[in-house]
Amino acid sequence: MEVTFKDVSLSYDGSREILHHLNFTIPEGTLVSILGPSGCGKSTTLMMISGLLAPTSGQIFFGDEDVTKQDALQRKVGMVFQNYALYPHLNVLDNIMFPLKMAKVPKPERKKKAIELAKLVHIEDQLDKKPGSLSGGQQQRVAIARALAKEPSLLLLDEPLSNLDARLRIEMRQEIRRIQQETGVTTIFVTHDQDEALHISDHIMVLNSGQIQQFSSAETLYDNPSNLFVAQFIGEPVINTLDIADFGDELKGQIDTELLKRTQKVGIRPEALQDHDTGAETLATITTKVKTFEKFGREKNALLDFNGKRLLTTEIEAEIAEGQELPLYLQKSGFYLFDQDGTRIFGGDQDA
Ligand SMILES: Nc1ncnc2c1ncn2[C@@H]1O[C@H](COP(=O)(O)OP(=O)(O)OP(=O)(O)O)[C@@H](O)[C@H]1O
Repeated sequence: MEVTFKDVSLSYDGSREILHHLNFTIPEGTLVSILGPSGCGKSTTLMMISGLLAPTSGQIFFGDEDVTKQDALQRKVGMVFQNYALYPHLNVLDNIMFPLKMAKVPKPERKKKAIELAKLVHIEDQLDKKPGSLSGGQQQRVAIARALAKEPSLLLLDEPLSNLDARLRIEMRQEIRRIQQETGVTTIFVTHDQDEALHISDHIMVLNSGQIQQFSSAETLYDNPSNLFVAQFIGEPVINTLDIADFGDELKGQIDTELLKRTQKVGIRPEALQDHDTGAETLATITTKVKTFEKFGREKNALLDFNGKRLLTTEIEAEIAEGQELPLYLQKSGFYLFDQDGTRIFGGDQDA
């Protein structure tokens, strides 16, 4: 089901607005993550999609239908929460069948459907067990199967992986992707973990302070961040951020003078700082001094001093020693300028 927000705002108490004029469309059959720091309004947005919370103003559409005034039941959404919310006294099969029982689906039919779903989420060998004797990942599988039982219009997941350990999180995020692709159900996933969002989503909505910063694919967020917030929020290690005043004449002649005048902040991805000429477009060479150099496994992180500011690069090929001077090639790809509002004015696809 396609979901559209038209100018949706929300205030819990009538005075402080939490979400401001949200406008977006989630295309049918896609997996979309809502990503942002704690308190930015992710869960509130999801609750408005579900119908558990009504917007203060604006309209919500499922396809062409205005569902603003419909509750969660009418909207037929399936929800999975971080604490799974399984019924502890019911076994796995009964948990999955429960919504069908409530909907008065005849027993043989609901059993057949529940077994199909148990197979879909790979929990069919645990049907007689109670939730308490399952692992976190298994409980999450049951919760997803239960949410899918009534063939929901949407599957909504609120931080579903945050109670799992690191390895299980990776396994389960792949599973959520697989299940979404097998069922084709439009799925909306709330997370504060960029890694999770970047790996499973078709599109990512980046929220901050109740406003959409950017809504696009993971690749576009990384290569064409629309503003400084997105550039700093997406990417690991974090993008280097300098003031334009930290530069001397290095950028002069390379970038339009008018643009440089409007620039407040400069963003440089760690991989845009190379210690040799890679043949890719270079904007400038800059002189830095090595502060620390760490190598572990495939990772190489050099922390450098540039005009008294700190820069991180992951691209050192040569043997380097702490304290030495290091000239670096500043590549155009991964280099951005932002104006005083934080809007990107140079770098990436200029017209993105
Ligand atoms: N029931 C409520 N009544 C009043 N204010 C609320 C309520 N629920 C959330 N808020 C406030 O609304 C803002 C957004 O909260 P929300 O839970 O949507 O953020 P979030 O991005 O999901 O955060 P987190 O990642 O920490 O869960 C926060 O300032 C929060 O304190």
